[in-house]
Amino acid sequence: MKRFVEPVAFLLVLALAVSGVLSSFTVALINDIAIASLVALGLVVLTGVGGMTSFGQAAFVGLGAYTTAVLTVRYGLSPWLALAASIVVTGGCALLIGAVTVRLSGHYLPLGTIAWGISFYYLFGNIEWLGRHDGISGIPPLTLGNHAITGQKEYLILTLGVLFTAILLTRNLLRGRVGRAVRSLRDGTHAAEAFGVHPSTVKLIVFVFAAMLAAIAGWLYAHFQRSVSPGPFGITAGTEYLLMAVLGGAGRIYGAVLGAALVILLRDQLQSWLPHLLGAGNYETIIFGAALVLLLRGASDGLWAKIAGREAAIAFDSASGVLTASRKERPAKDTKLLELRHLKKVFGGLIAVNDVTFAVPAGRIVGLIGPNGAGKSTTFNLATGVLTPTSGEVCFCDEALKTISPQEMARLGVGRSFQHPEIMTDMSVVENVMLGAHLRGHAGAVKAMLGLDRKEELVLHAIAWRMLQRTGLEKVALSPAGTLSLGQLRLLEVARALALDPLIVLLDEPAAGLRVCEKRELARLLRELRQEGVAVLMVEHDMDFVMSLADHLIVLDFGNQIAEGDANGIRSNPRVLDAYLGGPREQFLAIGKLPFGGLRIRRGFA
Ligand SMILES: Nc1ncnc2c1ncn2[C@@H]1O[C@H](COP(=O)(O)OP(=O)(O)OP(=O)(O)O)[C@@H](O)[C@H]1O
Repeated sequence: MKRFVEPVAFLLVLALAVSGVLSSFTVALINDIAIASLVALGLVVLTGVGGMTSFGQAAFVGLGAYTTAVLTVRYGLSPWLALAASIVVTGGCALLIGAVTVRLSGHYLPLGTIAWGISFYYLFGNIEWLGRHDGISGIPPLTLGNHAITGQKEYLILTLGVLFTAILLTRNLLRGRVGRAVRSLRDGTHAAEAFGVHPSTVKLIVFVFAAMLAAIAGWLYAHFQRSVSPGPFGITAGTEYLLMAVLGGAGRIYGAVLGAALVILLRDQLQSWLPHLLGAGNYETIIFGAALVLLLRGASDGLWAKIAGREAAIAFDSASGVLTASRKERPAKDTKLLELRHLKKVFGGLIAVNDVTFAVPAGRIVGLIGPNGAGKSTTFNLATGVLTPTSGEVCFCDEALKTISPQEMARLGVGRSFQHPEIMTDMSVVENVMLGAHLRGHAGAVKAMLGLDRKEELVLHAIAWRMLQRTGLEKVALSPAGTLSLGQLRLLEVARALALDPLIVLLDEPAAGLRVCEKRELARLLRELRQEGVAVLMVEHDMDFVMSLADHLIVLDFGNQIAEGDANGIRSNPRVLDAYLGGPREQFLAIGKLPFGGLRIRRGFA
């Protein structure tokens, strides 16, 4: 039923517009809104979803408009062929500009977009060939056969049709594999990278996508107005487009349409009233600028969230789909999977990890323990490619890795969890786990936009569902991940790591925050994984938990590997006792307070 709402709404607006009920002024206004909605839609994806604030989107509208103006006026090309050229030229420029821009972070990113927004404005205004500040006029109307689309109402059918199609494509893109990767970047890049996402690549994809939507808007604008000049493509227009996206609801598709409608209607009203109050001048620009700053500070969710509420979890046709995903071949038990050889990491003057050497074999659980600050997390980060070793090697299946990055480790089959859960709070629990299966899918942005990824998405969904069942989280599968307790978040991280189909999982304090029954379930799951041939490397501060599970323990202290062996050996190792307790074992035996009962710690367990 829900799927018919949009086409029906689209047809209603269309029928209303062409019926003669609306004045030609109103029809022209709706045309403007539809064209601006296209640009705002791109910004919804770029800014709202991808977290890249852009003030320069009007420049891409200009590129699209000028490309079609030059090709149709100067070279007599068909406007329809010029549409393809506008998209390609703008997309190409976006690719070049984006390659630099998307790597900027913090306030440098919006500053960068302002810089190229201004540059393009002056470029349009200074090139003789583009008509300088007078621009290009005499742009031909769009034609269908011999019929020229010159009527406002006819044009509206086209703009609404284009907008409707763009909405469908954008929705498809966002709900697919690439869209999920983009959405996952809102809460930081660590988790996404650990599951094979290349943040700058997916950011570049949405940057180019948003620019292409702007180019189509520019093309529609040029053939609607029949002339172009630099004015509508400057930084003022860029700020207005951004305001539309933020006001309507950055991140929400219909927020773009709502925002565009509100800003254009408001501008229309302000332009009629303000000159009476303040005299001639573009005072609405000041009001829009102030509104944008206030919105960015106080109500960045926008109005659509207030009207439509929280975004529903993406629904799938079946709760579990068909689990047909292929799995990696499991190496024989005790095959050395991950091996650290003489790893050293120096931070400034501090040696955080010094000559650490151990291996994690298939079908074994290895515990990495040590007091606070011993170097466990640093070792984890070295093993997963987050940090680069100062010296030493990380090997996988006996081969020293030349380049190690989180994405490469994920590709090899290393799944991980984080000491502080790195969860996408706005995404549903099941979508968080689907991110773990990112590398098990292949569909790119174009396939997703055209809806050709549904089969694959069902498989990824089925994988995620299975992992939620394994971790006992299927009841909260559709809840936003931000509503889970700490214990559930830890289990969610385990489920996400398993969705990768890992040969080895690295778990950083998986039992912290879990209740006794949850710990028991987790222990059962880890034993099951060991049985299946998966290797587990676990940092854990719950000594009972880790000692009861680990086949082998490595103990670090001040970055040095001070002991290794089985639980019994470690429990009675004097160097370990000394590291934890700061004194000879006998001293503590005498008062009955041994470290692994959880009492008296020198620097705390972790
Ligand atoms: N990025 C960094 N820059 C500088 N020093 C760091 C950095 N990361 C870790 N350290 C230092 O390296 C040492 C080892 O830290 P690490 O976090 O690896 O220990 P840990 O055993 O995981 O401790 P905890 O159990 O408290 O998490 C500490 O002294 C820490 O302050």
